[in-house]
Amino acid sequence: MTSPSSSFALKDPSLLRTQAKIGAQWIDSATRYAVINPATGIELAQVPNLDHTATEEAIHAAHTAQDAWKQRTAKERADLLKRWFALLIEHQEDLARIMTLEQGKPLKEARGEVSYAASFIEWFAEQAKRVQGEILPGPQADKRLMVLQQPVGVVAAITPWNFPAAMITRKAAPALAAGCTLVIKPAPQTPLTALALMELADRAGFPPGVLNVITADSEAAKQVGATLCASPLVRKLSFTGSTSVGIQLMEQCAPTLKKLSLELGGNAPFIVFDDADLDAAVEGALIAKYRNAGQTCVCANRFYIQSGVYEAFAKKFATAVAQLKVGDGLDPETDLGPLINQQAVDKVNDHLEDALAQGAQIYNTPASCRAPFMAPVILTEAQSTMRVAREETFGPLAPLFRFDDETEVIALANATEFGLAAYFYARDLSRVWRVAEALEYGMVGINTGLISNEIAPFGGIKSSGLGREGSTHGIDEYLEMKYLCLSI
Ligand SMILES: NC(=O)C1=CN([C@@H]2O[C@H](COP(=O)(O)OP(=O)(O)OC[C@H]3O[C@@H](n4cnc5c(N)ncnc54)[C@H](OP(=O)(O)O)[C@@H]3O)[C@@H](O)[C@H]2O)C=CC1
Ligand SMILES: O=C(O)CCCC(=O)O
Repeated sequence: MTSPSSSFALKDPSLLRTQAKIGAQWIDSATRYAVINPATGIELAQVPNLDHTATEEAIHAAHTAQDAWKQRTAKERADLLKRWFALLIEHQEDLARIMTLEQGKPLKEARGEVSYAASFIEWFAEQAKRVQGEILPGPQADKRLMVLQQPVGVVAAITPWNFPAAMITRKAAPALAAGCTLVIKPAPQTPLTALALMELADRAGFPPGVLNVITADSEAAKQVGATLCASPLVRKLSFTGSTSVGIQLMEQCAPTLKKLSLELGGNAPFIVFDDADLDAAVEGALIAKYRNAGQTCVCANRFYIQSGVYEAFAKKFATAVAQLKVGDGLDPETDLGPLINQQAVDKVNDHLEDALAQGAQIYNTPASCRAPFMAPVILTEAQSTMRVAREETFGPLAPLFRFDDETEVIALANATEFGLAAYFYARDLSRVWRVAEALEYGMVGINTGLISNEIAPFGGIKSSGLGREGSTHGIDEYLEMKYLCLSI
């Protein structure tokens, strides 16, 4: 019989950790749950199914480690982050394989995610040394006013399955740089990437307790989340996931009044104006729609195409989409892996059926696929009453809405509770400025379908969340200001 690690075919099999991490210990539990490869339905490994007690232990480990960690100089913290960054890059291929096996995304995308994840570690290693206080002019001659920036304390990070590495490092790297310790709860579907990152953090030399990981299945995850939110020792929660769970966690954090970063759902419009470069728009649409098989909070959800180019865009888009290959992410030819599970497939199918019942038409010829694989479907004549217009589909369904003028499309694009990402293609410079300013979104891609990087502030407004990740602002989410008033 083959061992779990041999079926992963890793260059360094010791990256496959199947225990959780609390303090210095890799820990087990009496109950474990299975991690499943969504492409095959085959069990990959089992990890501990931890509960309230283990979560409390992890919080205590992080709390115990907090003081010594914040006393380290910024340079010492930065040096450890740089070592962690180098180890991610060194083990990029193995990390990508683990990710593809448990998450499903194509290996080429998984490699890209590892380098994206690593970029946050490198960026915040640099930013650690640039946290600065202030000296203010005093109101009286004998007063000296200063502002210190101090770490907020123990951080809880609850991360989703769609970016198993990058959503951890986008939270952990700024927290560590600021001098915070963490308890991380990865998504139940993708713990192995998280644990491999912890193995590399150990190798980098992070002290025990600075990074802790609690694994739990979907049932236990609620208890783990509730414990993290209720603990007075946890001073900050950073969550990426759906708006409904974000609201629930915010409510659970209210009694202990925690600092919050919430990166929640989106409903991104992708607008193509008559004056757009259509080939570029199609290229951008492929990236904005099909990254991670459409399972990204910044994925284009609604395509608004101006009447003059509607047919031409649909035709070019369908031609490009026909080239996309759906399959197992380990196959180098694959462009779209499976969706994460049957519920995800059901949600996309519900949106499709609702749209068809309301008059939309399937424009392309989707290949037939066995769930959880899904072929891309392009819909024409989509209408704003359809669920695809109002809800995040999170899958490879692309509804094309028709519009006539700029004012109309801005109103349509903004007619949502969400405000994460928006995209538009246009050439007229005045229009570019008008539309960019009018879109009620935290991020706007102009003549591009890819906006994510470590340098830019990632985050949304309205029901898409609170706070920003990455960029020079990302570290502020893990710092508290302390004002000092000195009388001399
Ligand atoms: N913004 C984003 O990046 C994401 C958005 N979504 C959106 O959410 C929809 C549903 O996907 P789903 O995976 O269910 O997303 P959820 O928001 O439900 O879950 C995100 C993560 O939070 C965990 N979680 C859920 N409830 C709690 C809780 N009470 N305490 C602690 N952790 C909790 C989940 O674990 P568990 O699986 O055990 O519930 C998962 O790991 C998608 O179709 C998409 O629209 C989903 C993922 C990421
Ligand atoms: O919330 C998500 O879907 C993950 C972030 C995607 C990105 O960073 O581009």
